[in-house]
Amino acid sequence: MIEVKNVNKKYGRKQVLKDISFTAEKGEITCLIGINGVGKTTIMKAIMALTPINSGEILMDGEKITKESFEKITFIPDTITMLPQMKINEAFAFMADFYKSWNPQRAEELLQFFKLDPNERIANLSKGNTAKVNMLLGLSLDVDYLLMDEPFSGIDIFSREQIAEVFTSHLIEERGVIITTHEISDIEHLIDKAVLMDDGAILREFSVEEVRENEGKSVVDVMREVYRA
Ligand SMILES: Nc1ncnc2c1ncn2[C@@H]1O[C@H](COP(=O)(O)OP(=O)(O)OP(=O)(O)O)[C@@H](O)[C@H]1O
Repeated sequence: MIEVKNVNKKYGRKQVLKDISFTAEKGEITCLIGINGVGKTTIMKAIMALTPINSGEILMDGEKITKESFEKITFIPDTITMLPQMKINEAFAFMADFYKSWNPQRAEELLQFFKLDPNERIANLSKGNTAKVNMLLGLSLDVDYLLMDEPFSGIDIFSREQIAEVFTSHLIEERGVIITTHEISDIEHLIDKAVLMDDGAILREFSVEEVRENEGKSVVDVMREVYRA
């Protein structure tokens, strides 16, 4: 489990995370939901120890996250980090060199699943295919926790559907996944837990299934209540 406990974060004088607490379980997809600028990416970076926090703590399986934890947790940002002139197979070789947890069979499987050409250069990929390669690189690491920033943002419906299929497949398996989105409708059916954010704070954290069963409400119903209150 990832535990984010009472985290506060300032950029200069601006408080961007305000006493943030939530948990993300292994084997579940947790979704941070909120409009642009509410602090979703900052939480991801804080979990990955890529940006310092001012107070609070973040634990993975009960332990503090350090640089050594990177073999157990990975962050897939919303832009690809590979050099544009690299071919997909060169990006694979780079990842294999860099990460002990790189799983070449899984990478091959995803390449076929997404119908991508390994000889294609990153620079020449469409936006949707760039998002797929980005996701493929993260999913091909054998890690327990995956953090994905806006995996569905700005890509066409067919690519979104293909990426959504990955979320329900064995490729996610027993991992803990945290994704961010400002557009819930496409992915509502995929997520286990929703964490609603506004202006650096968490307004509500809930199990999607529990709310559906006990209150007969969808994520969007709860969002209407919370954000219009
Ligand atoms: N490096 C930085 N320096 C100063 N302010 C920053 C920095 N990074 C983010 N911010 C500010 O922190 C706030 C939260 O940004 P963040 O990127 O976490 O939001 P977000 O919810 O992920 O939004 P988006 O969906 O647009 O990425 C914003 O007001 C942003 O302007």
